[in-house]
Amino acid sequence: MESAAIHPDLEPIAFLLGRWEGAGVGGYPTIESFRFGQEIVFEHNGKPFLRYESKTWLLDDEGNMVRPLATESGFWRALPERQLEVVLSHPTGIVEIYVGEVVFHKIELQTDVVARTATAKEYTAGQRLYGLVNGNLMYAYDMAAEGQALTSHLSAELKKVG
Ligand code: HEM
Repeated sequence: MESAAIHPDLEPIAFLLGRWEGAGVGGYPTIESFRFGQEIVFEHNGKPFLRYESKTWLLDDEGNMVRPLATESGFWRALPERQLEVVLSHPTGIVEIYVGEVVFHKIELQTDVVARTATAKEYTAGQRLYGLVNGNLMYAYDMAAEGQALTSHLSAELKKVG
């Protein structure tokens, strides 16, 4: 459905459209740090939202894929005036709603609501900063979880591959 015309409200985040691949580093005060690979796909069908899916995998020191890590999917809803609402679901029993805005090629999101199942880890808030830098998609993700205040969990850089 990529052939549909882009909804005008989507224009500020149209640069996200397509397939991105890259790598990043992760960590948290409560866990060992790690390197990961990632693939992100953003699609649209003419309506004012992007369909979003991310897959990640653990990388060893040589850059080989070891095993799958986190995956997440959802919708990036574009509103007038460059405002965004993002709904994401995680197989770890967490769903989150972000609100934020686009400033040129920079997107800032923070959680408005988080809900989790009885067995999910204690996660209470997230903050994401995405930016287009030299044609690459870079982001940083901070979270509040397991008794920690908002602290860095991930950062990555992805190249457009489709
Ligand atoms: C690129 C995406 C991500 C990757 C590669 C990733 C990777 C990891 C890894 C390897 C761990 C440590 C082992 C484990 O508990 O499985 C971890 C822990 C954790 N992650 Fe992530 N993660 C990602 C995204 C997220 C997101 C979006 C959330 C929240 C919605 C999240 C919340 C957590 C929590 C709560 C822990 C547990 C920390 C602890 O046990 O003290 N992660 N993550």
